[in-house]
Amino acid sequence: MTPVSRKIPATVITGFLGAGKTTLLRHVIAQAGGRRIAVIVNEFGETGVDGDLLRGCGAACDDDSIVELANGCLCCTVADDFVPTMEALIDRPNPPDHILIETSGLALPKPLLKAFDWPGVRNRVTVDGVIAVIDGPAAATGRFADDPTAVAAQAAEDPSLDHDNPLAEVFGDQVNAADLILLNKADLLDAAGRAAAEAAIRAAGPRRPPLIETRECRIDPAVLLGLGAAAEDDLAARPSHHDAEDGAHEHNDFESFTVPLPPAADPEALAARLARVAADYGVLRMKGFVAVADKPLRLLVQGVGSRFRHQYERPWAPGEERQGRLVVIGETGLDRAGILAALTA
Ligand SMILES: Nc1nc2c(ncn2[C@@H]2O[C@H](COP(=O)(O)OP(=O)(O)OP(=O)(O)O)[C@@H](O)[C@H]2O)c(=O)[nH]1
Repeated sequence: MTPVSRKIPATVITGFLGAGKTTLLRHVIAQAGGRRIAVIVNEFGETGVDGDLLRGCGAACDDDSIVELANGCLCCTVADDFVPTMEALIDRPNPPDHILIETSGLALPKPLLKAFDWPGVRNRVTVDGVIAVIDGPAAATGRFADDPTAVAAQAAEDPSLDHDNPLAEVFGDQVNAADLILLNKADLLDAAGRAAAEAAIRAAGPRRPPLIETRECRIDPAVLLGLGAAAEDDLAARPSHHDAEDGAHEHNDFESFTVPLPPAADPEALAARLARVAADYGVLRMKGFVAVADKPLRLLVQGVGSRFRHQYERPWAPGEERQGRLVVIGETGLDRAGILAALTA
């Protein structure tokens, strides 16, 4: 058997929608310190945004080393997408020194960790660590918490259901798979918020990984890479809500769609309008690119709940259609027609 030290280390980056996973990847790639890094990035929506954001953010990672697996959660496409992608990366004549895997915000990490036990992967790659990025203010305000009364009522009605809040289940699985937690968006937390976020994380399950507070996921990559966790050998210590069903699960609690956006006249007004739509319709996440009047640059627009940011990102490429697109993600039952009308009005 190949000794563990010869295996290529892979770091799995998990965390709920909009917590800061891509922000972390960009930071790590930019500070790679000579390592050749490959990235596998997975998104829930059919329009990939993260791959675009990662390209060109560091010499450590040329464009061929960024593989996007869009439209589906890695945890459900392990055999068809993930394993072949890993094999292709490690079979390269010049394989990467380290592989970073960003799961979609809705992915459950455990089925993915199990894939590292597959023949063809097991002897050549090891899970160096699982990093859970947590949106501090979302955790602090109870976004991921179960309502105990509702859970009790639901359990009385159907004992096979154990959650009234699908966000709580995803959050719990992500925290309980982690070797390290980044409590991110610390700039938006005061002391009470910090304590509430920590309490929510600790209430999510039995696992107690170390927790580090971050802003914009700025952390020395030396802290993240080289944990040597070998998570694939340690799955029993990473409980999932789906252990009883042998990992089987659905994502039908969540849905996403893409909205074509007309050019905007004013980025501030656009962001304010999107924030109103997100609040009115209970949208969890919006992200995409928009053309602004006569500007040569694409505007990146990002919303987590109704908190929005926007920035010019890169010039529209020659011949590229200046068509804006926004991915919208929420719990199943979104009023698509209403959202579409409000966004394109
Ligand atoms: N205020 C604040 N915003 C942050 C911080 N870190 C990231 N963000 C913003 O949060 C938004 C989401 O960040 P991403 O890095 O795209 O989050 P993600 O987890 O990759 O999102 P998904 O892939 O859609 O699940 C972006 O607008 C970021 O600029 C932080 O520390 N503070």
